Amino acid sequence: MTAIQSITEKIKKDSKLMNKPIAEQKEHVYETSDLNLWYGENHALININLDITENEVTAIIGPSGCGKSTYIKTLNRMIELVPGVKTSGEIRYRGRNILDKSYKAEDLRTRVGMVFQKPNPFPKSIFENVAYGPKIHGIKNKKLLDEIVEKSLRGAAIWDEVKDRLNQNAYGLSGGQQQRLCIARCLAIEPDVILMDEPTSALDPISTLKVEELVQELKKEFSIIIVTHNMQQAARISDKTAFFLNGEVIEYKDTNTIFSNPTDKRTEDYITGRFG
Ligand SMILES: Nc1ncnc2c1ncn2[C@@H]1O[C@H](COP(=O)(O)OP(=O)(O)OP(=O)(O)O)[C@@H](O)[C@H]1O
Repeated sequence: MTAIQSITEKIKKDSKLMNKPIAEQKEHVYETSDLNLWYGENHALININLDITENEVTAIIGPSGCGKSTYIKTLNRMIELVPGVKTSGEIRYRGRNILDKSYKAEDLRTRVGMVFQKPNPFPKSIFENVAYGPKIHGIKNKKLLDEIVEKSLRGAAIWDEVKDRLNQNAYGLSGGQQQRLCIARCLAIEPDVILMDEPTSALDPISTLKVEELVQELKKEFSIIIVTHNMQQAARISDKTAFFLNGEVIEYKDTNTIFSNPTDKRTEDYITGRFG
């Protein structure tokens, strides 16, 4: 075996061990540089530097009030709906700084969907909930809308449960079903990124499991950023984990490493339940 062959074999072996194909060349979907955010005088995000890789699940963990929701709401600029918010630094989405005033928030929100803590379907039929986004984007053709609705509901693993009741009000669904419907609503606009802010905290364990399995499926096509208070959930479903504390990122690593071998004592204390 030549020297090159033996190096190649070693890389192959290592990458197998790490369960990552050699040819994997994933890009950063977001790059956050020196991001600071203030609510009035409250400095809520402090010098955040965080790159988010496409087709991965990135978990944001940390105690209450550490800035998790604030951070993901900057990623689709929902944060600017709060009066008195100021930011500095950059968040590049696919290479362009979304904090630049010339970047239209509407353009961003067609690429970045969001799922909230409490399922929030519209008081409309199941069909209309999913068709809403595509309709707003000008799709009127009934056959095409039918296709989008079916594909999105299948993508959110809820089609079989609702296919015979598409015209019934979404409020008649269980909480877990409503959350998967909200995920379907998100998929219908064919996003690039899905932001999830504690998407299972209002759900029972079985619905939680379904959403977690769904997240694993969805990352094949989308990049997912999930805020969670549930440490086991972060460990189960994410590829990378960022630990926030008092507005700062304390540690950001592969999930396996952060949970098995955290570098910072504060991370260790948090994940072992010593505070928070
Ligand atoms: N709309 C707002 N106006 C003023 N301050 C806010 C607002 N939203 C959040 N904050 C403050 O910003 C800080 C970060 O809050 P944020 O909601 O991002 O934390 P979090 O980590 O998501 O908390 P939790 O886990 O409790 O949801 C806190 O000090 C909070 O009080």
